[in-house]
Amino acid sequence: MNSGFSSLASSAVLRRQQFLIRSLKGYSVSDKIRMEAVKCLSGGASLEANAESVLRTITPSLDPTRHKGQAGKIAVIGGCREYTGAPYFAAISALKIGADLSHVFCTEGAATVIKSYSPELIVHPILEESYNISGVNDEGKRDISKKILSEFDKWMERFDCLVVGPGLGRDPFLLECVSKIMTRARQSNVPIVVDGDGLFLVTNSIELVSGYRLAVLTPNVNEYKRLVQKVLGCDVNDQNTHGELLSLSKQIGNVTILRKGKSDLISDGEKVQSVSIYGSPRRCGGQGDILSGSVAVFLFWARQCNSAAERESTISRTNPTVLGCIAGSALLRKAAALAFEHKKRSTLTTDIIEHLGQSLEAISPAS
Ligand SMILES: NC(=O)C1=CN([C@@H]2O[C@H](COP(=O)(O)OP(=O)(O)OC[C@H]3O[C@@H](n4cnc5c(N)ncnc54)[C@H](O)[C@@H]3O)[C@@H](O)[C@H]2O)[C@@H](O)CC1
Ligand SMILES: Nc1ncnc2c1ncn2[C@@H]1O[C@H](COP(=O)(O)OP(=O)(O)OP(=O)(O)O)[C@@H](O)[C@H]1O
Ligand SMILES: [Mg+2]
Repeated sequence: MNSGFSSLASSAVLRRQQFLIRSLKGYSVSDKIRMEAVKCLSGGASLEANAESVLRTITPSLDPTRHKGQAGKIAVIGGCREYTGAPYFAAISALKIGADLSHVFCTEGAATVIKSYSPELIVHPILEESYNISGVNDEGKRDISKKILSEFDKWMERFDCLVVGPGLGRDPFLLECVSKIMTRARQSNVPIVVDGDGLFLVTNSIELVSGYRLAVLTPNVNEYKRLVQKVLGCDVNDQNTHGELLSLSKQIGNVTILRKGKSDLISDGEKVQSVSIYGSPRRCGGQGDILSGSVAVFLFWARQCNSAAERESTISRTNPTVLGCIAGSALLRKAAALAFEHKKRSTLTTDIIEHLGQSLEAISPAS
């Protein structure tokens, strides 16, 4: 891990601030505007994150003394009758970045399909959808629900992060079981990245994540709109992007939110950081799934990094969930840019996944 980077990063920010003040001196700009500009650069409003520095700092070195599992064990909860791609994208991205083990908890029908995409994934066919248990009475459903929870419990303590939602679907019985899984994970302090249909669930049951500092929400444009409407009781206000994101996070008890878009905006209710690294003009489905799997790994690494060496650096004083989001967003965008360079209009999510390793290697070489 690189401890020198944070001080380099902060001195670069300082130099930019001084440059800005010097440039402003030449013009008749009021002190108030000048102060606002400096405040903006120093994180008062929003600050473009020094994403490469974050990536370099939190990515662990490949130490030969470490054993299998120490680089991360991730579980994706998702995969149903309609969707098998999304949980696969999230789970395989976690492995491609450097996690040691990646699990998927899904329905039985989805499990065979996901296994056939990759022998690397450990797939648990434990979830049930209503259509499959339509003849079962309420007591029978309660038994099924208990069985699902106890199957999950056998594994949960081993996970460093859960990703809840990619390709989960919106079946009410299934979502009720997943609520219980989330509650259990929260009781055990397992970090949770909530994406896709997990956000549909959480938006309607905000107490599942409210006040949980180890939760990250990664809404796309639709998911963000629904979240704002439900939590803040108003429509999205594009004139007050940063203030709105801050309020939203604060209202949910400082849960970290990564609002996906042209620039990704990240807030834990304290400040807003952005990642605007050039990505790809292709908007093929599945890029958000890569992001959620990536954030899970980086969040775990950032937490380890925080509990280890350089406590004094700016980066290690930043909320690890925020660091995980910055790193995940930056890496996805870099990989998307590389994939687009090669594939142009035919760029697909699988092409982007193939470039995750190369993109990370360019920033944090393996040796
Ligand atoms: N290859 C795959 O398997 C992929 C699966 N994906 C999964 O697809 C699911 C949906 O994600 P999207 O990004 O499309 O979600 P969005 O919420 O952006 O849109 C999904 C669709 O649901 C509709 N919708 C909105 N509110 C609804 C409500 N309250 N009830 C029912 N339908 C509603 C919208 O009109 C839209 O057509 C997620 O689980 C996601 O992970 C995507 O990740 C893309 C790739
Ligand atoms: N307009 C845009 N310009 C550039 N990059 C974008 C744009 N919109 C999204 N992205 C990038 O694509 C990533 C995925 O965002 P997107 O909004 O496609 O998520 P999603 O809808 O959840 O994806 P998925 O199809 O996996 O569910 C974001 O992290 C962001 O970096
Ligand atoms: Mg999505």
